Amino acid sequence: MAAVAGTRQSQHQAEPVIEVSNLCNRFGEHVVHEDLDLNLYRGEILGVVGGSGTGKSVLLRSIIGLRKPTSGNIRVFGETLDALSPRARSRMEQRFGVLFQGGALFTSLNLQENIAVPLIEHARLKRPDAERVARMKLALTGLPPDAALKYPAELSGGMVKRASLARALALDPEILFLDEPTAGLDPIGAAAFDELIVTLRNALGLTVFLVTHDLDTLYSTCDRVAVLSQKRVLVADTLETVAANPDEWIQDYFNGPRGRAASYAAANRTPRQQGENV
Ligand SMILES: Nc1ncnc2c1ncn2[C@@H]1O[C@H](COP(=O)(O)OP(=O)(O)OP(=O)(O)O)[C@@H](O)[C@H]1O
Repeated sequence: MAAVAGTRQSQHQAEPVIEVSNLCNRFGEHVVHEDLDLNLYRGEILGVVGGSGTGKSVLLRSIIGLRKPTSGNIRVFGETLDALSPRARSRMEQRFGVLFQGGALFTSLNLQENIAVPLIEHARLKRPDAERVARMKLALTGLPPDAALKYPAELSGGMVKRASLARALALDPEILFLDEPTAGLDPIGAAAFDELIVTLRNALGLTVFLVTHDLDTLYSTCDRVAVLSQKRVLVADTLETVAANPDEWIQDYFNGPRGRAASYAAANRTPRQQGENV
């Protein structure tokens, strides 16, 4: 398997930035999570996978405070969001950058205006300063300077993803949450986006929580993978260890034809494709 770029810290030395324990989420009679435990360690890219409806998005929304869990504990940087004052909670939320499925850009604003919104609202920058920072964030995600004045409808799917990522990075977050970031991209666009995530993690020291169905993304970006199944995290470990787990879903997913192809492609990546400095 190809090495993921950057340093891979041992879980035991690394500091958990998110600790989820005994998490339960229920919608009426429908139990989505029951006694779910998961840690996210500083500097890692954790891939979160599982069959459709296993609760990956609900888990992400619970961690960032968009959904109040039925029960259980979630600590982020050692704090429980619900226990914080509104001001402290708002400061905490600024340490998260979130890229939702679909991107969620404002269609009536151009890209630099879109990215300036959180800078004006939360960092209290004046508009010209906010738009200057916005242009830097767009450049960071690989968009050309002329993209700043374009509207979302004028962009390709890959450019929309990059612009949405630029907005997620607007406030210099420490943890980046990505919900299926390569969904809808062609394979070349998806591979370029994967490389961008690893590059940004290495350059900015981000910690990344990545929900995905994309096996190529898992193999090319993730330090660890957490599998959601049977209402909990069945296993959270390196890809090699996870892929060797005898669970039926895991075997079908990682060792079926697509899993084998992704593993083979990862093993045969060039150093540049692995994100190493060449
Ligand atoms: N607001 C809600 N009300 C009722 N049920 C919900 C709500 N949000 C999520 N669910 C249910 O929770 C379950 C998990 O949903 P979730 O979107 O987290 O799944 P997922 O693993 O992200 O799926 P996919 O891979 O298809 O995106 C689903 O059965 C969904 O219908």
